[in-house]
Amino acid sequence: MAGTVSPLGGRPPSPLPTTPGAEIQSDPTPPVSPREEPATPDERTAPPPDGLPSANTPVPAEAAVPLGEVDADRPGPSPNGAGTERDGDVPPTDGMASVGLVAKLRAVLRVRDFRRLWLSMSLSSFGDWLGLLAITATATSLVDGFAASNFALGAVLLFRLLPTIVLGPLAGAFADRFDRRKTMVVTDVLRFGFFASIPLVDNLVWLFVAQFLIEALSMFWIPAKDAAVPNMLRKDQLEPANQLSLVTTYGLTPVLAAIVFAALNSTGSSLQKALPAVDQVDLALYVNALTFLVAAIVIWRLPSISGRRAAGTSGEPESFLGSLRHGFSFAGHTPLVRGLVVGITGAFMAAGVIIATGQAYANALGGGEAAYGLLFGAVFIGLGLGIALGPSVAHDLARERIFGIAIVGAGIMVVLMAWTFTLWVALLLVVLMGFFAGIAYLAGFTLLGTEVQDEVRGRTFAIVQSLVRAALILSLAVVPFGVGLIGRHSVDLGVLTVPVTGERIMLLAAGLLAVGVGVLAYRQMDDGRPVPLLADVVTALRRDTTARRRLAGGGVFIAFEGGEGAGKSTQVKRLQEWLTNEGLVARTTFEPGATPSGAGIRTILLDRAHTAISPRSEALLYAADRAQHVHDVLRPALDSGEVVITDRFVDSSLAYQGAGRTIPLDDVRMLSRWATGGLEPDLTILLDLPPETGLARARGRSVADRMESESLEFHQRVRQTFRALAESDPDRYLVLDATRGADELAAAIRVRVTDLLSGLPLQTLPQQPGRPAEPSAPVQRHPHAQTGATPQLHP
Ligand SMILES: Nc1ncnc2c1ncn2[C@@H]1O[C@H](COP(=O)(O)OP(=O)(O)O)[C@@H](O)[C@H]1O
Ligand SMILES: Cc1cn([C@H]2C[C@H](O)[C@@H](COP(=O)(O)OP(=O)(O)O)O2)c(=O)[nH]c1=O
Repeated sequence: MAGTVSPLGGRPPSPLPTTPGAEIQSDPTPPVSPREEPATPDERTAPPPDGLPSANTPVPAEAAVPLGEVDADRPGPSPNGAGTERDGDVPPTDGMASVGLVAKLRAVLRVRDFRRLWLSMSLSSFGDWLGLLAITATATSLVDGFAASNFALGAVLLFRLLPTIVLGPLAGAFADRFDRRKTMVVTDVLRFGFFASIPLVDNLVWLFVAQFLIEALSMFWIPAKDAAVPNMLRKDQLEPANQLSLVTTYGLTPVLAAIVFAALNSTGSSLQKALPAVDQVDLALYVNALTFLVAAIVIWRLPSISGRRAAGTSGEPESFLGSLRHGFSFAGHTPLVRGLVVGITGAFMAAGVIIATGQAYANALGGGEAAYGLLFGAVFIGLGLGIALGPSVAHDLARERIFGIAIVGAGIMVVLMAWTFTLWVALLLVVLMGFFAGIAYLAGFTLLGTEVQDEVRGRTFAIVQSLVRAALILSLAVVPFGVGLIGRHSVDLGVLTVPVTGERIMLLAAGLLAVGVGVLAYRQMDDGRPVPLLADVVTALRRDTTARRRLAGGGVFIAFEGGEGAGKSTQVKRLQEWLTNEGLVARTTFEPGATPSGAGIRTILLDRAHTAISPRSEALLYAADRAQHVHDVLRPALDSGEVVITDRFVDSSLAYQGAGRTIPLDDVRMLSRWATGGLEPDLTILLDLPPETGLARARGRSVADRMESESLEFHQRVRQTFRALAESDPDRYLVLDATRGADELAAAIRVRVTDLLSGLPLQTLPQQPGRPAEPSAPVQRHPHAQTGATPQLHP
């Protein structure tokens, strides 16, 4: 039962605000040691608006997830010892995508200050639930009769809710203005005092007054905490932190509190004998009081909560009223925040309707109290699943999108519920509703934490909390009247009679309301996203990050691979000429040596005088060349929507350094992934040829370089590895028998590339066929080019 009241009272959810796209985005800020001055959000790189990896801002190397926090490199399935990088295109955080929830939670808990805050929060949350159980018990025990005890219960809840509406915004301004740590400590100490006073005074009026004061104090504590947490963690850690805190507050501590309360009740009589003045309810209240005292002590010892204020950078010259006004105007004028506020408020209003109609609905399903209990449990199961699994299901879908979609999803479930007459179907729908609601809740608070700057975060959280409570009160107050007013009718449709009852109409209205606010929120928050919603959702669910980049207008990346003399250079050139003739901006490039510093590396690598290069050193040199290549050429060209064709890429390292030099393939893969930031080709064309033939061709071209001079066996291993790589991911490879004639090969390549490019938004040339792009020209948008749909290609 505790759960119902929690959003109304208890320790409010106050999930830790977090990150959109936590799995994929990495904040270039290294993990902040809480002992150091934490980075402020504005110092961090803002996540890309579409939630896709920020492609145009090359991610610095140090943005890589600290190794200790990631299961380093977990290679995908690799038949024949080979394998391909999945999830490519995901910058350094690529590793993150493969990190399980548990590992992420562990990493979050490794941040000392956050761990301490979380522990003290958990303790207070436990105490709060226990206190709530005790207070409702006290309130009902202090009056006689059924009606009076119901009234007392309602009054307790009302007293918990009311102050928050009024005080919320004030408290938010307070949290943004004053030292957050001191605010939290003072409010905790005061709450300790008030909770302890309830059993001491033992009077119903005082209980209400104390409740009011406690809740008012909580209103100051929560925004301070919510606003402080994002400063303690890296951006990408905020989502798991939020998951942890929500599950603790709504999953673990209420259950624990209920068990302890029940245990206290059952041992009550013996306790009464030992301490006649203290009954079990009193004891629960004392325990609760103590948790606040402990929390105060813990928080006092966490200077990082003060954040920048402690460093003396505070002191907004604004007046208190001015800052209050600023908070409202910020929430009202920032589309993202406006969308969040509308969505969260609407969703809670709908939640209020569901709470208010729950009992009647359960009765209508014919299950009575038991059905009510089941439905109630189903909500929590759904919420838990949504919060725990949501981020991994949604993957790199922008949290701005998920938020609106999930609210609409929850609304649809409620609409369906309204016209469900079977308990088990209703239960299923309720689980699904909870699931969507959990996802929306997590995404919403995540966005508030990451997208709202530190200066106004407290106020923003406070406004949301106030509106949530107002929405709940409103629907809790209005719905019972509505249900009564509509009453119970049934509509005769000839074949069947449909019961039209107050609670069903109200549920329908709540569902429609949720769908409406979901759409509204989506519209507000989804400003100018280039990828159509459906394609976005489908590619996110399929984990197709490469398709996602292409959909976002991120160019197309084609690599040619194969042994010496396979005909790569020949085909690269021909493909580019054809694409240019077809009106597309196509760029050719190569490895090693396509950048100025790469050219130096190439000389070292291929000069036969350098015979003493060790395999590892060789691998590092190729990786260094590649990193520069990605940074200077590939990324920028792809970002401007070009078709980029490279002569050799990562597979060459896997084949030559991995198989050829017998460096473990996983090591080479990890190194390459690090160097490329996860960029991988959309298509790799493998020109497969027996090494004897290729080497003979190459020798006809020029003198053998250092690699070409390797043994035949070496080149055979190279060939086998290329083929194994292609076999392990057939969709992304075109393997061609390179003994075929050049024209034949070019034709086959054109067919496949036509298929690859169809319908993509690429840079097109004005009517100027036959003008090849300079391969090593600095990447910039072609002066007359424009991005549009791919022209009709003629393979
Ligand atoms: N399909 C083909 N059949 C026969 N010879 C070819 C073919 N394609 C290219 N060549 C010749 O083989 C040599 C190596 O070709 P090149 O494109 O430079 O290969 P790579 O870049 O793979 O080393 C060149 O002399 C080229 O003219
Ligand atoms: C890109 C790359 C190339 N190489 C080797 C393959 C080639 O022998 C050489 C590149 O020389 P290059 O002359 O560009 O090769 P090709 O003529 O076959 O196109 O470097 C590696 O060993 N590892 C790598 O990662």
